[in-house]
Amino acid sequence: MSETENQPRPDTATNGTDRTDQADRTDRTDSTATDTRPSGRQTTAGETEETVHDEWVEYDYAGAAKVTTTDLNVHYGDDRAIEDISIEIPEQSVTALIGPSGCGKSTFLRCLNRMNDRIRAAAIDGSVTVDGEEIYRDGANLVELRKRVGMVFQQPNPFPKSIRDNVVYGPRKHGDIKTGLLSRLFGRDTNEKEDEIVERSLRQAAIWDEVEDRLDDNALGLSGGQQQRLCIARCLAVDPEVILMDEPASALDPIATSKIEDLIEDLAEEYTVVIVTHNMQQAARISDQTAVFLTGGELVEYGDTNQIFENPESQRVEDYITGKFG
Ligand SMILES: Nc1ncnc2c1ncn2[C@@H]1O[C@H](COP(=O)(O)OP(=O)(O)OP(=O)(O)O)[C@@H](O)[C@H]1O
Repeated sequence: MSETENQPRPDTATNGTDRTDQADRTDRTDSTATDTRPSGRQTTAGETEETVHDEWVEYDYAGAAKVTTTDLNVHYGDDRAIEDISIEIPEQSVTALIGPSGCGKSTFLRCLNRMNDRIRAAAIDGSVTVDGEEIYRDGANLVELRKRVGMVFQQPNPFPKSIRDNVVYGPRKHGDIKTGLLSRLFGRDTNEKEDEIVERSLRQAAIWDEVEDRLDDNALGLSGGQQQRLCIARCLAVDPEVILMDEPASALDPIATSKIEDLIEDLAEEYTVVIVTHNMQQAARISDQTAVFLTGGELVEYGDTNQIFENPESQRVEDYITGKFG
């Protein structure tokens, strides 16, 4: 399936409103515009009360929304994986996506930097904006998008190259570091810039002290936890704004997991982090807000993490959190 075929259908994506209008966050006073607040209450004219989800609570967060999804649906062939997801993800915070296996968490996460475009069977319908800019617009630059919205996967996946080469892979690819022969031979600035990116990224990923004297060693010689922090450094090296993490600690031991959790909390001071986790304690420990998905790809509740874990609005969420199902 081509990228164009994966584009959301403009006619259904925005309930008939123009995408550009919808992306304009200043347009809230227009009574005909779709209300994309995390409350999930769709105020488009003509919608009946029955269609309003009665389990949502108003979620007032500090700061601005970095990522907004509106009526986001994904099908794999005939099967729906996520259903009408409309939320706002605040900047410089950690948002946890939790829910039982197969409820669509990873699918939702992958929509945020169009990774689902790579899956032939995936059909995406709806809107995702980053800083108000529609990422599913025609002609969107996917390389640039994935630089802005980076991703860290469940299994650490360093390249079989040196630690240094792993970190500078992205900046070289994006042209932030010149790679021509002359630049490499005579480019003092280039070398300095490369060193600077390597040190900054590895420090930000809390692994510099462990690798500073072996930057030219193969990354595959690192422990699993170190490899994952290296992958986070690789993601940070291209200056992302949003970092998507799909169960980044599930393959790690408790000590490595704890380092990743500390790191995620630190990263949220500068970046917008969205993390899928099966570990509810982890979600409760590190996230500012939590989205609870349940079977069928339905987002049942979204709000402040303390409120979700201590006093959920939805009985189904309470049952899930207290282990009655899932
Ligand atoms: N590439 C794919 N092709 C077809 N169906 C898929 C694909 N990826 C996911 N699905 C289906 O979409 C649904 C949601 O899957 P997804 O992986 O997003 O859920 P999840 O909540 O992240 O699950 P888990 O917690 O087990 O990782 C599931 O029914 C799954 O089988």
